[in-house]
Amino acid sequence: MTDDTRAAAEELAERVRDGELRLHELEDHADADAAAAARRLLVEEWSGAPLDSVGDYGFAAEDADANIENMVGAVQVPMGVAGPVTVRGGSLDGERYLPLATTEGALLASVNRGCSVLDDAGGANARVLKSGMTRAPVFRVADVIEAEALVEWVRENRETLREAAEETTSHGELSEVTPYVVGSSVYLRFRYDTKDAMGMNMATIATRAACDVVEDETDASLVALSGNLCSDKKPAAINAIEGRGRSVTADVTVPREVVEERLHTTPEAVAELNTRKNLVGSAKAASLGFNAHVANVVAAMFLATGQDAAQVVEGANAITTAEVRDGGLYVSVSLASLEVGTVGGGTKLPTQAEGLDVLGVRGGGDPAGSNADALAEAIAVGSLAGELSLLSALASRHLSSAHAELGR
Ligand SMILES: CC(C)(COP(=O)([O-])OP(=O)([O-])OC[C@H]1O[C@@H](n2cnc3c(N)ncnc32)[C@H](O)[C@@H]1OP(=O)([O-])[O-])[C@@H](O)C(=O)NCCC(=O)NCCSC(=O)C[C@@](C)(O)CC(=O)[O-]
Ligand SMILES: NC(=O)C1=CN([C@@H]2O[C@H](COP(=O)(O)OP(=O)(O)OC[C@H]3O[C@@H](n4cnc5c(N)ncnc54)[C@H](OP(=O)(O)O)[C@@H]3O)[C@@H](O)[C@H]2O)C=CC1
Repeated sequence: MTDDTRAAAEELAERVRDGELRLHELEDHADADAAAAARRLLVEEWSGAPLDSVGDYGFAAEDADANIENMVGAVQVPMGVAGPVTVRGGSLDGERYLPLATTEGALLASVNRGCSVLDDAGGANARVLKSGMTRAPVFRVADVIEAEALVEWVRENRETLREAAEETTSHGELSEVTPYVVGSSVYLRFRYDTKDAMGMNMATIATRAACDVVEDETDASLVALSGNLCSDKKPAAINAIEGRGRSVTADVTVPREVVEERLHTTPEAVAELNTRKNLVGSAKAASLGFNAHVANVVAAMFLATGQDAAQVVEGANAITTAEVRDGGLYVSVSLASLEVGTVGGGTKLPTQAEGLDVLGVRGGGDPAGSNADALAEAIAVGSLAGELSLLSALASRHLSSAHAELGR
């Protein structure tokens, strides 16, 4: 921190102590780094907690202007790489290192082992099979007669809704509007092709414009722009069934000798374990995640590439299958609702942008949407590697010893 920044921070802090400024107004009176430093001084006074590490961040605070309010600094999460791994995707083709940020020891080692096994098997396939970001406003109607009228109006006026929504964006395209009725509440689930953006801001802004038309043209009243049938940042079966963001699958067939030599187990043992754990165990638990630890890879790659961390909730909505095939081990992972972008949100922050660069997917793709598809395929392959390695560690009874050795 320069002397000028320190002096500006001390002056700002004094003005907050005097009640002249509120904590969130400091950027109006100084640059963003001085504002963050002033907040650290005040929080240190109030809490007694030193914030030297939090204040030691490696980017200009103003770069995070659109990402955070009341900034005091940055939390740093260690980042590593797994790979290289050969991805044979629809949009990502070739060898890549996968960037992962985590605090869980043994995770990188595990994904790294999985990647080397995928490569020994000739690489992993990956495809995005469905794509679309949803926003579902809830409207109030008088009764079921009005509900039916609204549903009918929506069916007959899709083009009007599309025009209104798409006026707000040069990239987004409205692909469908699905009505759901519950008594006097009507939910319209708008789905957009958001190209390389994760698209939650884009879809929200576009849906607001469409809702104005609905209110102008029908008797329905908008209660909330998000009616939870979207469904964002909550565990929800609708995302597992209908998809949200990217629905992406990765798979591989690993030869028997590779399973035995590299994973210390057999295809039969992994297939049985997958059925009893990921399928039957998850069913008994009424889990939405029929997998071992897809959340680990989704969270670590989300942090490394600037995705919205709260969307790990639906990103981990995945089913892992395993079967013995021609003596080898076929394994697949299908992530139903992986919400990712390579533009917007946290993707432009310097460290996260470098994470995207490691994969070669930063910014807008050509054609638009192909970079976000490629990122989804990379995360699916990382998840496949993680599943292969952890299932094998469980089958060979190495889970606790691995974590005792690497994770404490
Ligand atoms: C730890 C291993 C990989 C050892 O596995 P191993 O086969 O004994 O290790 P190895 O020393 O023979 O090395 C094999 C390969 O692993 C990788 N590897 C090995 N060590 C490292 C390292 N230090 N750094 C980077 N990569 C490493 C590396 O690719 C190496 O190949 P090489 O490059 O040497 O030819 C294995 O036991 C394992 O994968 N265990 C599983 C750990 C795991 O997946 N943890 C995930 C978190 S568990 C959790 O959070 C969720 C849970 C469990 O609660 C969910 C549930 O309910 O199921
Ligand atoms: N508003 C909400 O309810 C919620 C917001 N969020 C937050 O939303 C943010 C993500 O929203 P998102 O809409 O993705 O990002 P941004 O709001 O950052 O918008 C991204 C914009 O980038 C432009 N763009 C440029 N090139 C491309 C391209 N190749 N493909 C697509 N768009 C391109 C588009 O502009 P144009 O539209 O003009 O074409 C697009 O709207 C995150 O910060 C997340 O945390 C998360 C959950 C809910």
